[in-house]
Amino acid sequence: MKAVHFGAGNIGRGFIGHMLSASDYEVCFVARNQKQIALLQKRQEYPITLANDEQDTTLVSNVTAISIHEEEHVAAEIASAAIITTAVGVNALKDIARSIAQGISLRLQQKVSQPLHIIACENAIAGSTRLKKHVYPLLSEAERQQADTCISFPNAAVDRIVPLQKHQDPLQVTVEPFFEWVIHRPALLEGFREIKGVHYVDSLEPYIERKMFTVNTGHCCAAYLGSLQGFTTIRQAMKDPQLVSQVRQVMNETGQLITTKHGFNAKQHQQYIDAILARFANPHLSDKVTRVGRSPLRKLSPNDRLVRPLLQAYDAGIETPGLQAAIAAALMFHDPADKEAVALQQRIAEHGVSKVIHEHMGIHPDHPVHKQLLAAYEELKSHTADEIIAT
Ligand SMILES: NC(=O)c1ccc[n+]([C@@H]2O[C@H](COP(=O)([O-])OP(=O)(O)OC[C@H]3O[C@@H](n4cnc5c(N)ncnc54)[C@H](O)[C@@H]3O)[C@@H](O)[C@H]2O)c1
Ligand SMILES: O=P(O)(O)OC[C@@H](O)[C@@H](O)[C@H](O)[C@H](O)CO
Repeated sequence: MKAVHFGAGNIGRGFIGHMLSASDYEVCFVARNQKQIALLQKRQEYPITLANDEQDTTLVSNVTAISIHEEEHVAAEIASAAIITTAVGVNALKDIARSIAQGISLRLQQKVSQPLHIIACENAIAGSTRLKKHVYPLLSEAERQQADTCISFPNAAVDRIVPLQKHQDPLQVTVEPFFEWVIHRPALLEGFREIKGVHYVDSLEPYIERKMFTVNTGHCCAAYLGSLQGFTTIRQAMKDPQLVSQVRQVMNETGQLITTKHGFNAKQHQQYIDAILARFANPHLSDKVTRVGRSPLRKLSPNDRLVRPLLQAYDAGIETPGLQAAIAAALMFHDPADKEAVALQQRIAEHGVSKVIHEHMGIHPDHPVHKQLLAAYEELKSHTADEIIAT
């Protein structure tokens, strides 16, 4: 059976491609980097190294690649695939929608009877549904009706830390040993070939919120607070006991929300938090704060890892001073190489932080949390200014 995976980046090669290949799917990456494409076509395998003491290395085999620009070829691959996965970044889903729609049209013309599953493996709530919303308008009404009977977009949660990295072998990728891939089972059609190691669940929301509001909320807090203190990697930041306790506080706040809302066991959730903090501190991984804090406008958007738990916690009567301080740090994130970080600072400079909280984060000035965030931002700013004067 064939799998077509969009994006041969860190998670694409380091997690999804590996899992699919280990379940005997032939994996075709749809990628942009010509050098990588040529190497994947030639070698049809690549090495994955685990970030553990042993540096265990395995070969991912039965893989190839094609360019996103070879439209007809991409459509033909999709027409004959059993599964399509993506790891391109949630903001890039709209850019691959046309290729997927062309593939679906061809598949329907060819009357392929096998069901097709399209799974966005991005850090986003309902990522596959978002992808479907980009793809469906590109199909005709008749195609949409046909697609409804044989094509499904199951939502998923994916967890494995894979930093940006450079190796002599451009295909090699080092990944943390931990992984979790959760897929919404009710969206699977008859004939789906299970992917080994995936956790299939009847309700995805608890799992995607647990993952994003713990791993990703905690991770970006470490990045934003760490960046303010001049740390360049998450590992360095995790050596600072005060910073670690701030990150833990944030995770405890979101933990209260997650255990109350979804009924996860509180003790087990604490163990989940401990394990995540240990993952952030993995001595065998070097993960830059700029990667983990990347795209702050996305991370500060209403449905992402900061604002969504903040407002849900407010509605549940849970206090969030730690999360508010971390959001203040996110609003102060500078990285001249990150377009969103530059745009965020420009917007704050031109319109003020209150407008950004209102118009970008979707928190109205009349909402009590708006005032709390402004206070957290001003406090962190004056604190940071004091530290600069003191040094
Ligand atoms: N790295 C991690 O630790 C991690 C873990 C879980 C989830 N994720 C999520 O996985 C997704 C990918 O993250 P990553 O860290 O692998 O990033 P990455 O930059 O390493 O990989 C993204 C890849 O997508 C490719 N791409 C982008 N637009 C494309 C297009 N139009 N056509 C074809 N290819 C395209 C890029 O060239 C790149 O190779 C993101 O949504 C991220 O949030 C990452
Ligand atoms: O990929 P982003 O930008 O949404 O978030 C950065 C990191 O927090 C993220 O990539 C984690 O490493 C990953 O989600 C762990 O599963």
